[in-house]
Amino acid sequence: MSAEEAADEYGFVIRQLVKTRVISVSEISDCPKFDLILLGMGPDGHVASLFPNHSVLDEKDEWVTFITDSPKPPPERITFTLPVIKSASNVAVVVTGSSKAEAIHLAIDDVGPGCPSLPARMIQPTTGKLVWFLDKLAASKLNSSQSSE
Ligand SMILES: O=C(O)[C@H](O)[C@@H](O)[C@H](O)[C@H](O)COP(=O)(O)O
Repeated sequence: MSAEEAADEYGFVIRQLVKTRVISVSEISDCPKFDLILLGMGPDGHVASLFPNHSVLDEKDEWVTFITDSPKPPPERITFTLPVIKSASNVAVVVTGSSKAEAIHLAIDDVGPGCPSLPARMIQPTTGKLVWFLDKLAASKLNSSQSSE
C-alpha cells in the first residue's frame, strides 16, 4: 500500500468515527477534536511527520495526509495535519535529551520573528491546552525558569 493510499484509508476511518460521534468535531475548525494528542519532537523540531519548511505544513483541507520525501527515514509517512493537532482538547509533547534542547528553546521561548515556522512551535491548540513534558537536558536552553519540576 502506498503512503497516499494509507493516508486515504486512515482519513476514511477517522471520518467514520466522527460521523458516528465517537470523536467529536471542533466547532471552530470542523476538524476532529481529539481529547488528547500525545507527541514527541525530533531534534529538528518536527512533530508527527510535520517537518520544518515542508509543504505538508500548509495542508489545510485534509485531516490525514502523506509525504514521500521525509528528511528522516522512512521517506514515506502518513501524518495528522496541523489543523487536526491544533483542534485537540489537549496536546502533550514529551521531549528528552540534550539533542532537543535548541529546538525546545526555539519552540517555547520568545525568540522574536526568527523561528515561527518550527513545527513544534506551530502546534498551539486553538482553544485546547498544550503541555510540554521535558527532562532537565531538553529544558537546558530555555531562557527563563517557566517550568515546574
Ligand atoms: O519521526 C520519527 O521518525 C520519530 O520517530 C520522531 O517523530 C520521534 O517521535 C521523535 O524524534 C521523538 O522521539 P523520542 O522521543 O523517542 O526521542
